[in-house]
Amino acid sequence: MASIQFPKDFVWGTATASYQIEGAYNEDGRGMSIWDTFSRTPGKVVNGDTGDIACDSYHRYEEDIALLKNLGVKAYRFSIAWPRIYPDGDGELNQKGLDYYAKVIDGLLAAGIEPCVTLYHWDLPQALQDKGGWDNRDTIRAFVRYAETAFKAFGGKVKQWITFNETWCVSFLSNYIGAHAPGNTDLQLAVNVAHNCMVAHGEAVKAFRALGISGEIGTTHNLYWFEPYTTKPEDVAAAHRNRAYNNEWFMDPTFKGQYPQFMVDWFKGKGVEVPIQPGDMETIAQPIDFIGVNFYSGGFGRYKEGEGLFDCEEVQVGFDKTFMDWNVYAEGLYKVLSWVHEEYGDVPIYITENGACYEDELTQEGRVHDAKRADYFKKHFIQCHRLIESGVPLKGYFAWSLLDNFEWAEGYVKRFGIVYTDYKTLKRYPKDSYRFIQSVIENDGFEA
Ligand SMILES: N#[N+]C[C@@H]1[C@@H](O)[C@H](O)[C@@H](O)[C@@H]2O[C@H]12
Repeated sequence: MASIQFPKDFVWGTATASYQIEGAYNEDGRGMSIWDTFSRTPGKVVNGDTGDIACDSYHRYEEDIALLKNLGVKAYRFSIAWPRIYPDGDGELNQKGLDYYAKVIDGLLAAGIEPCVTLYHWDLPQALQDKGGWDNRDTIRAFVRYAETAFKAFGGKVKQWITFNETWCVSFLSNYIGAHAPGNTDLQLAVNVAHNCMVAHGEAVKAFRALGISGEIGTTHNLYWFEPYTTKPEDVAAAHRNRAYNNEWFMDPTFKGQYPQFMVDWFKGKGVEVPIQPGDMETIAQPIDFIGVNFYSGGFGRYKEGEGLFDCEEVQVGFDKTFMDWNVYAEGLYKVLSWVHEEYGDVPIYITENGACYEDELTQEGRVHDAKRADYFKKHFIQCHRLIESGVPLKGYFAWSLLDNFEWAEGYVKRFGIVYTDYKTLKRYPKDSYRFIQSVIENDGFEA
């Protein structure tokens, strides 16, 4: 009996995303996305890498499904590329796009693996960006049309739907910080995008309900656990603003139908207002069946006037770091999901992403001894077990990622996979972390 024992019905999975693994960027009618444009823009992606080929999963999805089956997962989270379904984002349907995902879904089901589909994992059709992208409210209508097409095509086979992946990244990272596509640096624009994406989420949930599609629907937010370095009121307030930027700004509208007022006031002080239209907040707060949480890291901060967007500076307290220079703060997972449960009630939670980037080396024998990554997973699994034992409705965990893949602005330098991708040969090599997770799944736990 393992000392860390998970419920038999705990859903173990892994996660990927279309632009990061598929390649085949111009095959079978796929249209251009904002990431095709962004990755072709000099200086935006390390080494000028693009997702043109990536892991070539478009052609190798059967290999990937075999890896998933061998791993023993119950579910696989992947995203549908909107530009494969509607190459111009709206307009004419591309049947070959639907046909491809039908093959993936049928292959997963034949392997006894539940498909968990993310509708939007950042690859907005470029043609919609040319008309303002998520700053244009008509993109909401186009998204719902695309979502309805997916629901009708795969409803019944797909039992778990995620509307958006990490709306904070879609909005602030991509339109204020500017590190991701389309690379804008405008705070009002980012707030507009965040709001419109959440309205689009709510409208898609309404469409899902109206169609009477079986299964569950939710959304995924990337939550960050950031604590005050001291109990000084100014440090507590500064750390809370920095945490709420990722957390409450998205979770409060989703579950409470309102933005956190202290953050609305803070943004107002920066000359930024939320473009709420009548009915928007009710739409955003459509009841959902689960919340997906992507968790990677956390930290500590204190007040520093003029520092960043929230007068808050991070304090280094000695955490181990990953190759992304992110703190390894496994207890932050326990704290943030305990907060979700306390703040938003008994909504079922899935960790839809968790994982770590480390420098990996493929040996002559085709092995990757990624002990640090296996240890990262072990530390976070222990916190998952703590959460379940403490009554938090944690239902499943998806490791990021099945494969090393296109790591957005970091290109292919940064590896998060539990399977090593040789980008020259496109061969896949399960890492030691894959074998660790395989054992955890097989034994419903492990010796801590
Ligand atoms: N960076 N990083 C790794 C990982 C990224 O590859 C995913 O696409 C995102 O959902 C989320 O940011 C996390």
